[in-house]
Amino acid sequence: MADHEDPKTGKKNKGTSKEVCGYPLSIFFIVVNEFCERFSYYGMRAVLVLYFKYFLRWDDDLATSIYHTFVALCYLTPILGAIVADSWLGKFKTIIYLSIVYAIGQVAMAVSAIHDITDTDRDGTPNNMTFHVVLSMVGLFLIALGTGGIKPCVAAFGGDQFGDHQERQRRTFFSVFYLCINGGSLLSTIITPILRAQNCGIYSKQKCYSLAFGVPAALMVVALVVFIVGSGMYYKAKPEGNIMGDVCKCIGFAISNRYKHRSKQYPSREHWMDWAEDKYDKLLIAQIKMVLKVLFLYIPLPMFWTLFDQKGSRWTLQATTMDGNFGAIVIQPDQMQTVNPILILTLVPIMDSVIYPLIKKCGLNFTPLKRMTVGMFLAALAFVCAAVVQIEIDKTLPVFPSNFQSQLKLLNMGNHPVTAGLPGYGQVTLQAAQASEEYFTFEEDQISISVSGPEMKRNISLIKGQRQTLLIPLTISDEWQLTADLTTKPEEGNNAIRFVNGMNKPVNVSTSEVVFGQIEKFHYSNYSQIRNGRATFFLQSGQLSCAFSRDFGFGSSYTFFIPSTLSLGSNCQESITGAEDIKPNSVHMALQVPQYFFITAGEVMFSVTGLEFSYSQAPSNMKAVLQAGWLLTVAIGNFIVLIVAEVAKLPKQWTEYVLFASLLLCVCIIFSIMAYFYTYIDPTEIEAKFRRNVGDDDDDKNDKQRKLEMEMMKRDLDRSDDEHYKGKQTKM
Ligand SMILES: CC(C)C[C@H](N)C(=O)N1CCC[C@H]1C(=O)O
Repeated sequence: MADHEDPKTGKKNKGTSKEVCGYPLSIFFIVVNEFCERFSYYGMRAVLVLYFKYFLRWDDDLATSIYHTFVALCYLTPILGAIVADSWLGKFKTIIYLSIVYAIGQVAMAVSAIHDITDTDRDGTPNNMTFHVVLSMVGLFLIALGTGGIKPCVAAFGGDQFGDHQERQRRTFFSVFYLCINGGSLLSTIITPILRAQNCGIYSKQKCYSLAFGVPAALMVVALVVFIVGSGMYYKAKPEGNIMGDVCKCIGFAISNRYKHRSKQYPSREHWMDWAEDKYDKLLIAQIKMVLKVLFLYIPLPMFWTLFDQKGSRWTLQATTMDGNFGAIVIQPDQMQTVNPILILTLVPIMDSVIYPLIKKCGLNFTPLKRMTVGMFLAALAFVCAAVVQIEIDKTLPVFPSNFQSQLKLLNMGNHPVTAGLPGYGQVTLQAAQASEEYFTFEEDQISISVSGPEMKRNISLIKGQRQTLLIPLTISDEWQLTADLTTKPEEGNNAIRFVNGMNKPVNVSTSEVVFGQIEKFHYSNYSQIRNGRATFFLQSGQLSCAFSRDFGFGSSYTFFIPSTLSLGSNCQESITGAEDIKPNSVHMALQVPQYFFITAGEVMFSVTGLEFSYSQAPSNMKAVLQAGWLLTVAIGNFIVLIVAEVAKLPKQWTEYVLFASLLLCVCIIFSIMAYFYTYIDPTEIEAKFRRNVGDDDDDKNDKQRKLEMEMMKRDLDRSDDEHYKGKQTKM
């Protein structure tokens, strides 16, 4: 590609690369690069917590805090990348160098996950964990530096490829760019967990984390190679020296100069940055004003990401209390998150080709800031939907005892019916091997239970805030036992299962995945977690060996009772009864679709538009810096989730959703007011005017005329006017 020089600006012209359907060909390499890079990033992230937990053997707290620190770092490092790009290396070189750092980081992660490296005794577990921890931490640091560092540069570099006459194409580019982000992340979050589930190893076979990290590493190398292949076609804007250093010095000078001239005798200036005019170039001051105006507008934006980020946390937890059975397929709670990239892939084209043109046809000027405001509103609406779903879920949740109550269930281990007298509940009759359907609630510390058939009477000590099951024994001489039952729903939508052995001899119980172990006579096992679907239990006691199967939904708890009558040749399928201690989730996961729809529609309006807005409103020499500013709003949003959730601590989850929706609604109103006063600018036009003026200066232009023109340009930047958006200044 031959770069043409603009005679007025003295800058290389963009948009002169070979074109396909009006788009610069170079764009193809950039979007493929983004697709591969996002595959690499989100794929690695999908298995990271599991790697910490099961490979490095960290506890949940350490695993989640290191995970969140890593994610936060990934959205903080863009500042670094942007400064390097805009002030020193330029975007092209920054992307190349940081991609190399990134790929090295991914390779380090893949190598750190090869257990054979330090598995000297070949038992399948690493013997030098420090090696794996250090290597993976170095890897993660390099990845955070790489992914964060290149992110603002790639988006801005893509925008740079378009000429001023290609504004529509540039807007489409940012939509396609977003599609690539989500296409890459969708594919990788499906593929890498499958790779992780494989067994691999040289001496012993273990879960294949090295493959799950290795494929993202390979994709990052592909991203780098694709980007380099396109090298000859790119428009590469040259950095204009240490721009960030100049910006800081200029702002510092403006502040100190303003302070020095604070006395009333000095005439005030239109903008506080104008106090830098005594020393700094007017063009630089104008550019700083552009950046500050946009950054000021960004202040309320992190709130959007605060809500958005809860998809991965609160909403996934909500899904664990729902039923994921969709008939032909069963969706796991964490898989619901993939609805977001799937919806992005459908909504972005619909918005671009149907909704926005329709709005335009209706004569409405749906400017970027209006879109972003609507996007925020939709995200707030998504949280209202989440609150409604939560209220529905709460109705179906078991009523666990408060701190002043205790709950008791009865299980008749005998072969004959018994009638138990319970204070406040009268007589309760239980058939042989039957449990009471519900828990009985008491406020007393101790109750007296009388059982007839055989006659027995006992004082039972209850524990406040606890659920227990009383195992009514076969005979008077046998011990009465109280179990400790669950007082919360099982985690992650799993089912908590335990066994009570009513036989006079020990029994071993297991499934193909879970071992309940040996259960002594008249005793009970611990709870084990069983995933949804059909599970087959194998029972073995001396000569006796049998199996039975049950279907499980999500989030239930059962106590299976092995009756004393079970013997060689018994049919376990019929003989073993189960007491439903916690009902399976009954609110369907499909009810989460509206909230996912609204948050994703909001994201398309907010985030895709925000990306393009950050580019179009940035001065030419600070495009990457403003992209980094945009990404910083994502990072801050992440932190706010942690703070608000910690501080608010609301008793009911739905109230927390309503709180977040209300907060975003308030922020949305503030943003719309700020946006109303924002004046869209065309940085190229303003910069060209300033540059022209400098040229005119050289031609000894009339000083008065020059001053007048400068004043008009300054006013362009400082004032709001009513012109239409598109190249010219316009209000929200
Ligand atoms: C969380 C999804 C996989 C990706 C999301 N829809 C998205 O595109 N982004 C979330 C933060 C900004 C943006 C990204 O650049 O990844």
